[in-house]
Amino acid sequence: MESMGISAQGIAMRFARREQEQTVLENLDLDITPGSFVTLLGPSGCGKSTLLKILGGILEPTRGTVRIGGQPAADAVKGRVIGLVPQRPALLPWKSALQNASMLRQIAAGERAAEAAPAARRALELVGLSAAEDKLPHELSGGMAQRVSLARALAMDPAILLMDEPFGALDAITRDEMNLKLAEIWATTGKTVVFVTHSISEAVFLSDTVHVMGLDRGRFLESLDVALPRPRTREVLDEPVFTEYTGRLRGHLEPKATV
Ligand SMILES: Nc1ncnc2c1ncn2[C@@H]1O[C@H](COP(=O)(O)OP(=O)(O)OP(=O)(O)O)[C@@H](O)[C@H]1O
Repeated sequence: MESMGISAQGIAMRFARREQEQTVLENLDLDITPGSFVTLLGPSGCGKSTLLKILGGILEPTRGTVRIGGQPAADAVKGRVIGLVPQRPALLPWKSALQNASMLRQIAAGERAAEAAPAARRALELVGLSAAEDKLPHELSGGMAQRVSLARALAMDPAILLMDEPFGALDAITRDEMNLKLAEIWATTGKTVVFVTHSISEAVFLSDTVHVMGLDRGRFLESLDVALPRPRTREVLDEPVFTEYTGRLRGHLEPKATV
């Protein structure tokens, strides 16, 4: 599916909490260019997941409008233009990698296993797991399980991938490998990606734009365009300009020293 952009205007989100209302997001505007890689970075509880779900039309905001590929978010959701990769892979333990990667096509698109298999195989190939298609989830490492989860979303060929801190539970080395793989998949497929993370270096490595959200109703503290050349390789992590970007973002996120 051709990549699509997202345009969000005047987004506010309030949740009822006991007797009180909690305003999580207030008056946010965001434009995401088709085919770009955009990250929402911020401390725990600042509203990243909430905003991600709103941008994907999965959650309706209290106020504001979201248009996906020029159409109202609800229509885009019906048209299956959104793929979601959650924090935990949530694979069915009794199904193989291939069957798990086929799941959404079977459930959402009503395809039979044999019909769904070719797209699922292509997706497994994209994530580099062709050799593991018969393995069950307990035979997969954490990184492999997360790749199956990504393949399950890719098998639907969505225009937009929403990724909610998908590598947060992985060890640092696997996480770096997953970032390289994701950058490669993004470059190959041209999909629009909206990615949530707590990791400053992950955000800089992957993104065209990093939106730093603060705890004050999700307010954007900075929207930073990352002008590092692509394709980005491991070597980029050691470049001074990479450290400049991470330092700049860290300045927004670390608690200010009190004098
Ligand atoms: N369905 C809900 N009902 C009530 N409050 C909610 C709901 N979803 C989120 N919240 C609240 O909204 C705030 C933001 O949550 P959200 O999960 O969007 O933050 P986050 O930045 O993604 O956090 P984390 O990095 O820890 O995942 C939190 O205070 C949370 O308790």
